[in-house]
Amino acid sequence: MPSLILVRHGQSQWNLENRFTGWWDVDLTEKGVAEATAAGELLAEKGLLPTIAFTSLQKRAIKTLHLALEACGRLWIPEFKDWRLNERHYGGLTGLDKAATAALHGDEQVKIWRRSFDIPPPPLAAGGEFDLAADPRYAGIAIPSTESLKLTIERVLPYWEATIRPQLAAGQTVIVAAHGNSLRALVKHLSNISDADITDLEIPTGQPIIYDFDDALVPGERHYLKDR
Ligand SMILES: O=C(O)[C@@H](CO)OP(=O)(O)O
Repeated sequence: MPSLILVRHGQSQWNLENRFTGWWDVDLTEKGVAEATAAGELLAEKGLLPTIAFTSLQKRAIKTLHLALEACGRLWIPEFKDWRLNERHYGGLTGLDKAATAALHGDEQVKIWRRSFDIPPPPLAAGGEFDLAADPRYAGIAIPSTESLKLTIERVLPYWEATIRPQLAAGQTVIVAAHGNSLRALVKHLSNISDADITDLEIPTGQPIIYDFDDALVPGERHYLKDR
């Protein structure tokens, strides 16, 4: 039975500082490193060893993947990086303090920006500190100026269908190391969660989520590996 392992990166520096992050390339904290290593140790303990890996172009996810794979003896497996697994782009909120933004605009507005299905945050102005236009990793990519979850789904799901799902069909044990909202996009699809209910779904850092697929490639219930 093919299995899919989803793991959100360990705690990042801006998770710790409570800042809107999105596509900004923030590193893991010490706690994040420990979470990523523990995720890999759990994979080893439960005997669920990935055979192929997918991650984003962002170091907090890439490092989480590598730390987890190292901890379960699987650093050698093939891995693929793609911007489509990046965090949702936080637009003009990138870099701002979440609590200060709530104090300025109100909790309700910030909740809409963070968790509404289809209302994107204000766009990032071109040419500012957080503009990634000159970043070579995004050469040739139409970098969004902001993304809602809906827009994030529109780039995650085609990648899932064309690139990740066929590996499960081929019987691989797939690990995807990604981000809170790119993983919410995948979980919404795989667990058939409505646009309204997805608002309440939070993905914890460094905690492997498992789907087992049947022969017709229908996913079973999602569960945390720690509970298995
Ligand atoms: O800042 C971000 O990019 C994300 C994930 O850390 O935050 P949020 O919980 O608001 O989606």
